Parts: sequence; structure tokens; C-alpha cells
Amino acid sequence: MNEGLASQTIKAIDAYTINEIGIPSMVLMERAALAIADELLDHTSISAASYAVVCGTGNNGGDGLAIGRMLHQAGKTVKIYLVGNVDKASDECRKQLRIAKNLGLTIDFLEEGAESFSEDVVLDALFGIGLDRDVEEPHKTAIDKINRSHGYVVAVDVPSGISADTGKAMGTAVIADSTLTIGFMKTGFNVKEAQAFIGKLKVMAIGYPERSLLKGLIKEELTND
Ligand SMILES: NC(=O)C1=CN([C@@H]2O[C@H](COP(=O)(O)OP(=O)(O)OC[C@H]3O[C@@H](n4cnc5c(N)ncnc54)[C@H](O)[C@@H]3O)[C@@H](O)[C@H]2O)[C@@H](O)CC1
Ligand SMILES: [K+]
Repeated sequence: MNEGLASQTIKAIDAYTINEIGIPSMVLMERAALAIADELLDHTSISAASYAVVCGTGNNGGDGLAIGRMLHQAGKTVKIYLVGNVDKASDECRKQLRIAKNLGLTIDFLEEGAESFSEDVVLDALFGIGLDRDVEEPHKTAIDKINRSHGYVVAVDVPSGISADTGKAMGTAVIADSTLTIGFMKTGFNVKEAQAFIGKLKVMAIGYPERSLLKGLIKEELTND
């Protein structure tokens, strides 16, 4: 299996692409979301009419909001749930929230104690490569709910709670049926204990320029020296 990239390298590749090459962060996010929405609509064996999208307030949540919007535009029934403090949301997540609201999507905060999800597919967009500490409330309850749902669980980029670098569950983690990982395979996905959380893995290409890959990898090498 491909060795994968460390989250720091992916962050360096993102930063170079956005800041030095000039492809806006929102464009990368749209490409990631479109690749995943297309995969869900056209290329998987999952025949789904309804989707629950569980979003955090970082860029993984922004991906989730954009995917939810694209599924809604494709005529699917989409319910978006937010978890965490929206006042501290990333810029991209905030923008995606505004777009989704302007298009009339249903967005709710995930309530404590509520039943689990009844939709055909549950999209996990709580945390991606930004996870850097153990999962606590309210995310812990959200992950429990995803894991109790009867629907097919698809993780966006990384099963939330799994460290993209070590492959270990940080307290708790989403057990996905499938993980659609953005741009690159992650180092932690090679670890044996991560397999049960990842499910079926697919890397979604989003068109990072070759130059970004070289610069990101060189920066990582210099940092390690
Ligand atoms: N433009 C970009 O940078 C792109 C980002 N992408 C998405 O963005 C993700 C990374 O986004 P972020 O860096 O915003 O990070 P995440 O969305 O993974 O996490 C959000 C934030 O949660 C906080 N956090 C970490 N551990 C926590 C914990 N245990 N409890 C509560 N909060 C915690 C961190 O401050 C982190 O920044 C990728 O995994 C991918 O899904 C993609 O859209 C591709 C392009
Ligand atoms: K996720």
C-alpha cells in the first residue's frame, strides 16, 4: 500500500497551493466536495435517497457543508447537523454555511440525547487532518450517534477521531463503512488498528499542481533536518 503523507506535509502542500500559487482555499474545498459528491452520486454501489451530514466547524466541516449542498442540488434529501462552536468556525466553514443557508438547506445543531440518524447515508465531516487532541464533548456524543446509525457511514478525508498520522483513535472515533480521503493517502491509514475505522478507502484527486507537491515535500524534509 502507498505509504501516505503526514498531515504536516499535506498542510504545507495546501499552504503553498493557496499562498504561493494562488488557488483560493475555497476552490480547493469546492473541488474536494465535488469529487466526493460525484463519487457518492455516480460511482458507489450505495443507492441513497437521504443523507445526514454531520459537520464540525473547521475545514472538514466546510467540506461536509459543500458536499451536502451538492447532494441537495442533485435532488437528494439532505439534513445537515452542526457540532461545536460556530463563533469559532474557520472562514471557509463560515462561507459554506452561508451558501448552504442561502440555498435553503436544513441546518440544525446536533441535540444531545436525540435519536440516532435515520438517513440512508451518514457523512462524517467532524474532523480531518486538523485533529490534534483527544475527542471530548460535544463531538464524542456526535461520534457515538454516527456509530449507532443504521445508515452507510462515509468519512470525509479521515474517520473523525482517528489521527491521520498515527492511525490511532484519539479517545473515540467514527467507524466508517467507507473513507473518501482528499488528495493524498494519509500515513496513519497504513496502521493495522486503523483499518476497522477506515472501511473501504478511496483517494479523491482534487488537482493539486505538481509544483505544490514538490514544495510541500521539500519543506517537510527541511523541517525534519
Ligand atoms: N483549503 C484547505 O486547506 C483544504 C482543506 N480541506 C479539508 O480541511 C481539513 C482540515 O481542516 P482544519 O485544519 O480546519 O481542521 P479540521 O476540520 O480537521 O478540525 C477543525 C479544528 O478542530 C480543532 N480540534 C482539533 N482537535 C480537536 C478536538 N479533539 N476537539 C475539538 N476541536 C479540535 C483544531 O483547531 C482544528 O483546526 C482536511 O481534513 C480536509 O477535510 C479540504 O477541503 C481540501 C482543501
Ligand atoms: K471526517
